[in-house]
Amino acid sequence: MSFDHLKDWIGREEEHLDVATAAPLAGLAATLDHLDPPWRAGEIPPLGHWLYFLPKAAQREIAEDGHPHRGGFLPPVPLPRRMWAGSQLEFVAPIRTGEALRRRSTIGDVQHKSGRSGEMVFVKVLHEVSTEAGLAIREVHDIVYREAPKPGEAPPPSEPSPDAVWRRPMVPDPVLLFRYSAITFNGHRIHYDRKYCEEVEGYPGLIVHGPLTATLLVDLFLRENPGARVTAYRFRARRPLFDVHPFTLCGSPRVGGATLWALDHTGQIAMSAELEAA
Ligand SMILES: CC(C)(COP(=O)(O)OP(=O)(O)OC[C@H]1O[C@@H](n2cnc3c(N)ncnc32)[C@H](O)[C@@H]1OP(=O)(O)O)[C@@H](O)C(=O)NCCC(=O)NCCSC(=O)C[C@](C)(O)C(=O)O
Repeated sequence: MSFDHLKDWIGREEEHLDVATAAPLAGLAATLDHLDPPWRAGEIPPLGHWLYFLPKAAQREIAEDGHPHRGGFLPPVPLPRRMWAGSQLEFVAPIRTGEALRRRSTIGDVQHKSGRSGEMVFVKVLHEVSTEAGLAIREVHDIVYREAPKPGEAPPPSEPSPDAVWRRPMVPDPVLLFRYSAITFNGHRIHYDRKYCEEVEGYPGLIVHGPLTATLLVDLFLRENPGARVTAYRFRARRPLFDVHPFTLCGSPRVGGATLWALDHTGQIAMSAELEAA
């Protein structure tokens, strides 16, 4: 299978406007189990910008996986299973609640790779979120498309995990996953349609959203450091987490920030992250 034509999408751009309203933040605080979230007053918390610029595709434009059909802004990758592979973010300036927002997105790269788990295509999307005062967030989002499942497929093992100073057990029940899908208006069926997950994508349960795990890891840091200003964050999703098992959020402080990771129920690293704070 050739993927060369997908390179034509590199450089494609789109722009969206929104307003950093307070209502979705109340939903995020509730989903993260906070009565009084440890965020800086009057500002969007780190990763809170994912609650804005929600996908607007009409129902008729939705594909089998619950995302819009590919071939518009995102390239028409002919591999069926889409996942959030990771992101690298710089929080350049705060966004205050109520501010007008603009997001310019560009396809930065499209790469075919053969990994331990089979054929994959990585699409790199660069986002720049600005307020009237200028650039607020620079983000690189890595999307991975995987081939169809093979019988007996299992994720490759991770490297050993370090000792954690902070630990928080999580039960990723379907209500948590539903509430995060709802506040991010994410129609991806892998997060709520168990039959689709098992029978079409070959996974053993509903998949925990990569952005939810990334947000829970930042939340672990903020619970320990209320009001801290996060200046940069990068994470990599290494193994999927499923709703059929608990997982553990872990972290250790270091000079200038923290190292954070999520362990699945077998003790393997499912997500690893580095956070910088001022
Ligand atoms: C990503 C998978 C398939 C790689 O699978 P693998 O382990 O087989 O890969 P590998 O053999 O370790 O590496 C192969 C190549 O890929 C690269 N690579 C490897 N991993 C990454 C990464 N994360 N980010 C960027 N690059 C990566 C790696 O560097 C290497 O490149 P090289 O050949 O040039 O050396 C595997 O690690 C995996 O399954 N991770 C878990 C993904 C996951 O659970 N995501 C969250 C849930 S999906 C989601 O939230 C969806 C949402 C919100 O609805 C939505 O659609 O946006």
